[in-house]
Amino acid sequence: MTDAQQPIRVGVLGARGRMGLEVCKAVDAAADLELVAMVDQGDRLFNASEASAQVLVDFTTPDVVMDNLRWAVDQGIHTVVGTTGFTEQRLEQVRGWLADKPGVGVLIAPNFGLGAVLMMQFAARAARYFESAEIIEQHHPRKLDAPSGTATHTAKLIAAARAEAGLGAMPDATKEEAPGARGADIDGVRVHAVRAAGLVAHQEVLFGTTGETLTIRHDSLDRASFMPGVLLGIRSIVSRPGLTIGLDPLLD
Ligand SMILES: NC(=O)C1=CN([C@@H]2O[C@H](COP(=O)(O)OP(=O)(O)OC[C@H]3O[C@@H](n4cnc5c(N)ncnc54)[C@H](OP(=O)(O)O)[C@@H]3O)[C@@H](O)[C@H]2O)C=CC1
Ligand SMILES: O=C(O)C1=N[C@H](C(=O)O)C[C@H](O)C1
Repeated sequence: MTDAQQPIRVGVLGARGRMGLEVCKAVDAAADLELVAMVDQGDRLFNASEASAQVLVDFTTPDVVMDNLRWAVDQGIHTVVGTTGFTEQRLEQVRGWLADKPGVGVLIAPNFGLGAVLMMQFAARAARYFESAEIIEQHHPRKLDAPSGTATHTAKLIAAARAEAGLGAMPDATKEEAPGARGADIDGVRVHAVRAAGLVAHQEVLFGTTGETLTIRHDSLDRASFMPGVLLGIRSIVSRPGLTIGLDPLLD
């Protein structure tokens, strides 16, 4: 524990949501963490500072996350963010806020599942060896955004690896007969979003070259899969000022 064996005081934003509920349970069950604030739509953010939270965990929506984050940085509260919607422009804005608050840490991770982090690393490693790469993400139908943050991040990793290897555009002679048939184009990588009851969070990255394909697949079958990563983020961010993107730098 930090601070001479005092538990880290944690507030959860989006506390009544699917992820927020799971995070509250996980924080409550951890001996070195104390759940001091649960904030959801309509509650006052101010409650979190009254409860003197040291770390806020945000699983809300892309529409509100920037306001929450701005407020937390201004208050000097470290933040672990799982909410999606982080464009390069948004990340740049967060870096700007943090420049004025040198002691404050923010972790923004597109996916807290350890298997998903590895899936993205493996995809980035494979990308240079294959002519073609496409991403198929599959989620529960109550998900608000598409493509998923994980798929967007994976596409950007693949695009960067391809560019570094000097690969050009992927072979594709297809003319779309219906809009969207070939998925979204994220930095030249096609991303297909499936929404179906019964799913939680799944992704396949399909690579192809002469006479062979490689499929890398990850499945989150339960939201408990994200909790080891979230707890690692909370414990790490108190001594990690500045902006950290993804769990990768926290894993040995
Ligand atoms: N990084 C990762 O590993 C993961 C990321 N996610 C992402 O996390 C986000 C949340 O997902 P999920 O839990 O499924 O979504 P939910 O819709 O179940 O939860 C979001 C919660 O935030 C609440 N909320 C809305 N506005 C505010 C606000 N201003 N302050 C506080 N709470 C607010 C919502 O209330 P109301 O319903 O009343 O609007 C809702 O209870 C999404 O962006 C999702 O993609 C999800 C899983 C893993
Ligand atoms: O909304 C979800 O459920 C998830 N969102 C994140 C994303 O958009 O990548 C992470 C995971 O896929 C679950």
